Amino acid sequence: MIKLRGVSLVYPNGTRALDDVDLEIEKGSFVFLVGHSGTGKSSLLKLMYREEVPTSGEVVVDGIRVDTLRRGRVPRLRRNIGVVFQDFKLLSHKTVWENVAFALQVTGTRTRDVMRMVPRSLDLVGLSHKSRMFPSELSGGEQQRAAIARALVGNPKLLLCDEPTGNLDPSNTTEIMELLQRINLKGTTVVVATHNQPVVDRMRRRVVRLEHGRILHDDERGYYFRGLGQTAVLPG
Ligand SMILES: Nc1ncnc2c1ncn2[C@@H]1O[C@H](COP(=O)(O)OP(=O)(O)OP(=O)(O)O)[C@@H](O)[C@H]1O
Repeated sequence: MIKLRGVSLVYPNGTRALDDVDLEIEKGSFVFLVGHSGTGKSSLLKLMYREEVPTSGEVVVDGIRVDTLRRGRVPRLRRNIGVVFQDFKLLSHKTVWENVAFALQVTGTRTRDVMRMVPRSLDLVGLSHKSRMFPSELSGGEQQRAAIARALVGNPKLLLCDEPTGNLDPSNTTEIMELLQRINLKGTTVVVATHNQPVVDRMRRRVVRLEHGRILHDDERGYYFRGLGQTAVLPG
């Protein structure tokens, strides 16, 4: 699904965010990207949805060479990728329904299809009963569920989540992670950048740890800190 080969990213101010990264993510998998702040997790995700272009190396997503993709082709790439952020990024003047529908409308989806797809996505995240509300009328967990519904409404093959539980309390965090697991079980590839050690340790999925823009470890059923897993035995 995703293949990065020899990828480096140096920002215009000279910051080397990624340094010769090789990474493969299989279709249908669930992967955590972990590491200290500023270690390159968001930059890695941005390369996947072509928000940034690598300084060197190759980025392939679902068979598409993303690093050399012409600007005009980017919308087509993004149709296959849903992105979820820490701060939800919902439009405050639109209702939940309108926020989710908007993601389809900007890609020129026919109204008939919008009417069919939006309810299905809201149902998946359990938010059908709040579809007429505005973001300010929702809890943080509900806002993130609305953002996930928006990310998924076009049936993307890949869901990229950048610190999706960073603004949530522990119970909403658990709910959102369970939702991401369910989405993954339906076949969507899910990549989650996070600092949330308890979540990573509980879930025991693939863990890719970045440090100073390089991959330090990559474990199939990993812990946040390799070999420790001390929070796995804690309750909650
Ligand atoms: N647009 C930018 N211009 C210059 N430097 C940047 C830019 N975006 C990120 N950086 C730098 O690149 C490095 C990697 O940043 P990145 O946001 O990818 O890290 P991160 O691991 O996602 O951090 P966090 O966990 O705090 O979100 C950091 O040193 C950061 O300051």
